[in-house]
Amino acid sequence: MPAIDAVGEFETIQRLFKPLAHPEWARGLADDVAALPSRPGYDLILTKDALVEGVHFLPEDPLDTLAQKLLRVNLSDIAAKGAVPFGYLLACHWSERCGWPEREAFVAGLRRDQALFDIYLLGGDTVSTPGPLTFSVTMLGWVPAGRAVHRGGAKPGDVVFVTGTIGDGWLGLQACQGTLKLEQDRLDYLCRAYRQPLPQTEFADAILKSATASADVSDGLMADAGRIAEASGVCIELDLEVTPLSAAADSWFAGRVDEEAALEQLASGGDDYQIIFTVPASQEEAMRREADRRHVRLTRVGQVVEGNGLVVRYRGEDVTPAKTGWTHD
Ligand SMILES: Nc1ncnc2c1ncn2[C@@H]1O[C@H](COP(=O)(O)OP(=O)(O)OP(=O)(O)O)[C@@H](O)[C@H]1O
Ligand SMILES: Cc1ncc(C[n+]2csc(CCOP(=O)(O)O)c2C)c(N)n1
Ligand SMILES: [Mg+2]
Ligand SMILES: [Mg+2]
Ligand SMILES: [Mg+2]
Repeated sequence: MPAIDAVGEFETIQRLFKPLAHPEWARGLADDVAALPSRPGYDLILTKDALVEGVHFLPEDPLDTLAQKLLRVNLSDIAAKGAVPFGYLLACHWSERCGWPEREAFVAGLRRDQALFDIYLLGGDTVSTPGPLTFSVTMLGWVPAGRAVHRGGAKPGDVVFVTGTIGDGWLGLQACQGTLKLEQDRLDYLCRAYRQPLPQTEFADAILKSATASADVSDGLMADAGRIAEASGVCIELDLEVTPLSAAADSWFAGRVDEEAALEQLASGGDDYQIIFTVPASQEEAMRREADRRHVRLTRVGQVVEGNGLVVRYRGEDVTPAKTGWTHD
């Protein structure tokens, strides 16, 4: 039996990860692969996102909420397709600072979100690195065959909706860094939004029912709207002044002199993990009722017209944002 604080690859897999594994498909995390039975009538949806220390999270971020964020950024992509998640593959690149307590904390976060979102660990990889702490997850989900909602289906005449609020993740990073001056409860809310964003998994069936195109908002509201426009071969007009803000974001916004610049920052900051989607105008009211029923905030942020790319407006005037979203250069 290895010492309780041994941090080798096999101790980590067998003692920490095995209790999280799917009872059949993960093969006890003791095989070369996982093996899933196919599900007749459904398509398998797969997505992968990584988190890198210093790029996606702060060195001082707790490991348990980091594990939750790792699952949630991937759950968000699955929800945006109208799919239901069931399991994931996990790669951990542990840096030198990650001993047994850090790994246990990470696993506690995974366990919490596995229960919350009804998903299982299917397999993965465990390595050490002299570089920054890095994780990646491949999330798997099911969607009725042929029904996944892609980025490319928006049509002129559709309306553009976004769930939840925009800008909390971007402000939350600053709140966690201690560079934002707001009341403490506002700072706490924003920091939580950055560390534990809540993906809209319970809205996936509404997306599946009525959306013509959909994507999650990870890079920025404007950038992700632009990707739907590009994939659909249409123009999306976004009205910046209706960007939905939380009470905390609103109190930050109230202190800004240049409102347009502030909205551009919120709508390009990213880390929102909301869903931006399009529906035919005839479905607008039905979609609002679906959202009300689920207690999901829904905001009409624009419309789809003939043309190409993104047009951003502020109080009816076209504007040219300095940037539309996050990019890895
Ligand atoms: N290294 C890669 N190899 C293969 N496909 C990739 C690679 N990187 C990205 N992709 C693919 O490119 C497409 C866009 O990826 P992107 O990461 O921008 O989407 P996203 O996950 O929705 O956004 P975000 O990363 O901001 O959350 C996806 O189909 C993704 O699978
Ligand atoms: C420390 C720190 N600095 C900056 C950011 C902002 N950020 C980084 S990547 C990204 C887009 C989504 O990632 P990806 O496109 O890789 O999926 C955003 C908004 C952060 N989260 N943490
Ligand atoms: Mg990605
Ligand atoms: Mg993503
Ligand atoms: Mg996405």
